[in-house]
Amino acid sequence: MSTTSQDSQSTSQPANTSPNNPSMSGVHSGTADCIELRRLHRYFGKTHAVHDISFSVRRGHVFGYIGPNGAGKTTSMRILATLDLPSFGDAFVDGFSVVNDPELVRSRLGFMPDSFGTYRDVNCEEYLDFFARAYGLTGRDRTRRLREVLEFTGTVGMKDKPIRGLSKGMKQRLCLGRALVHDPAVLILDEPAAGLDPRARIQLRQMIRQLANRGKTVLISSHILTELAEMCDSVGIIEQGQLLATGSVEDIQRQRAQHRELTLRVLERAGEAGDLIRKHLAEQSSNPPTSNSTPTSNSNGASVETSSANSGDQSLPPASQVVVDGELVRFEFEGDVRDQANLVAWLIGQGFLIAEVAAHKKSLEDVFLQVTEGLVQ
Ligand SMILES: Nc1ncnc2c1ncn2[C@@H]1O[C@H](COP(=O)(O)OP(=O)(O)OP(=O)(O)O)[C@@H](O)[C@H]1O
Repeated sequence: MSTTSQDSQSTSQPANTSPNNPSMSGVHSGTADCIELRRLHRYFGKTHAVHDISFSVRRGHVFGYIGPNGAGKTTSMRILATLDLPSFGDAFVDGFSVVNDPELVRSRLGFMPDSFGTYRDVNCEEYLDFFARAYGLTGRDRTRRLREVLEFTGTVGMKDKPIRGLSKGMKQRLCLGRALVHDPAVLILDEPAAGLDPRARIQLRQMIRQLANRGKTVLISSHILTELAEMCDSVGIIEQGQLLATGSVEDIQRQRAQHRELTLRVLERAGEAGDLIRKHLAEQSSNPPTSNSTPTSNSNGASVETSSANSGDQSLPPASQVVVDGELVRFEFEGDVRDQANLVAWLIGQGFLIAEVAAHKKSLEDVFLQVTEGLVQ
């Protein structure tokens, strides 16, 4: 059975027997973190597929693992699933080391690989039953568990169907069922939404959130970033084997974002506020602005004014493209959240009544594109 086999075929460096990582030194059952990667490395010849990756996932959280093709996601997930060994470092599932306690890890982990094995001549129930038996479920417990899994994954109606007759979406459901059959604490899902239609993707997302609400810890990779953003508590962005950023999307945004888009609602004299922002930042600039104030129209057809200004000033960040639209003053500037607060405080100090401040939130796609460079090894 694939979930319990060690794959040593491509281990080109000595596998880590982890003498410095005794099995019980990691996170433990009952503690907050349920998955931990600790300084994980994996070489394939000269390819450093996983390069010193460390992160942890709290119990009951969904962690999105994102990165371009060949970034090292599947490799690290396979190590967590005990299908491969790290060259150095260790990983822990529910407190147990993948290096020293693979059997205990397997009993606590369900893995959904990115491709489905070939089991053409068995039907869905037989398939699940096989894995339930392999995990040691017997008698009524096994029957009850099979029913629960078939119901949860919406596969009751296809339990007698041969696997060869299943559509892609049905196979994905069955594969999730297989990962769940022994009621593991941790789920590792490698691109589970690949090839699914929109309805099936929504259903899968709901199932994953339900599982997390029931206390399962989920590590999921996907290239569909909008979906990950909706279901994940935190994400890790990986490229060329290295973890470039980790945390909630907002955290990563906060750490990385230097380019901000702000909208202020100024109750009176919004035009003046816009002019002041523009002029002040232009005056402060060490590079004189091009002072090209140009009237344009916004998407509603309202008359707006835009101009560009750059600032080398340290106390206020450079702003560009100031747009005044009724009470709203919109502009972009380079700076962090503190710069944003300073700018607003300065305007209030100038006597403007600022009723609202809205900062445009970057999407996970924006963050991903900002953090990664599209490098492939
Ligand atoms: N068995 C192997 N033998 C040799 N190289 C491998 C092996 N498995 C993975 N690699 C290499 O390791 C690197 C990481 O691959 P991995 O499959 O982990 O990437 P990924 O992030 O899952 O990519 P994708 O999004 O395309 O699935 C790649 O350069 C890949 O070619």
